[in-house]
Amino acid sequence: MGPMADQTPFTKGHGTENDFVLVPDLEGSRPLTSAQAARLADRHAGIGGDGVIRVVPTALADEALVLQQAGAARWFMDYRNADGSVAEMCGNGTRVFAAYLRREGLETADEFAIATRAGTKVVRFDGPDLIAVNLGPWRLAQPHIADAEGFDALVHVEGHDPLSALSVDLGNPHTVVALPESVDLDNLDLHHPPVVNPGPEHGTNIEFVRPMGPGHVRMRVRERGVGETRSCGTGAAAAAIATRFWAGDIGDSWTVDVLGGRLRVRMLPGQEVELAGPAALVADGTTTLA
Ligand SMILES: N[C@@H](CCC[C@H](N)C(=O)O)C(=O)O
Repeated sequence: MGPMADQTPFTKGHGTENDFVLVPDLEGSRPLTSAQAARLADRHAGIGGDGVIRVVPTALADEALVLQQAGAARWFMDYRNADGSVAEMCGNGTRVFAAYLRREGLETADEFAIATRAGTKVVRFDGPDLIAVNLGPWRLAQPHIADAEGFDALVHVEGHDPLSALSVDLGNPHTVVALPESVDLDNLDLHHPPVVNPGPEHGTNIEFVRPMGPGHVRMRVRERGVGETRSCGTGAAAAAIATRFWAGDIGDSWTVDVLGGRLRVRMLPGQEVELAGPAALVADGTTTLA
């Protein structure tokens, strides 16, 4: 690399330790390749993160479904997983993205909309580092094949009998496993990718959930395109939605404990769901994009 190599600014942030590299592209002129995103997210050769977020004006996005949102949301969260793959949505990402937009003065209100590949989401500042996002509508992904107990898939994790699960769509795909008492959540080995059957064509995020009491669950998550992460916002919402469904649609306020902290999930009218929790921006710098 020569001395004139282009320096790209970045910010590192996280929401309950789901961490992201944010890269501003305010002119919409520097789309990231998958390889560049993967390199930025690399914890050894790059900055390191579960995902990479390009900050781009919605009106300058090059995807039709995003451009349509330009009247409603000024900024587009262009999200990539750590392996460089494109994802439709990231719940913690929206909250960290909102913190970044406010810090940079790109948005100044306590409530504003952002564009994502899963539609426009409204974020709200409930405190300096407590940010809520309306994740919008959710749906059960394959209700036509759900059995009487509310399961529609089996998840195969090495060393365990097949685990019953429910598929939930939050704009991105989730498969929520109801962990039997006999399986210890903390000792579950998630190094190898579990096999989900039937699973969505383009993969899924898998949440392993242990109920802790009314409206309270603990979960671990293996994210599509990443591996195990310390939190997943859409995953926390999916975990609350599935657990509530299994309990007979009881309770609208949920606490979801993840390895990186605590998230709040609230069921909203119209089958929408809100996610809330802390978001932090922890470092700024420049890097080179090969
Ligand atoms: N961590 C995110 C989800 C990121 C995308 C996911 N890995 C996918 O591929 O769908 C969250 O907080 O929701």
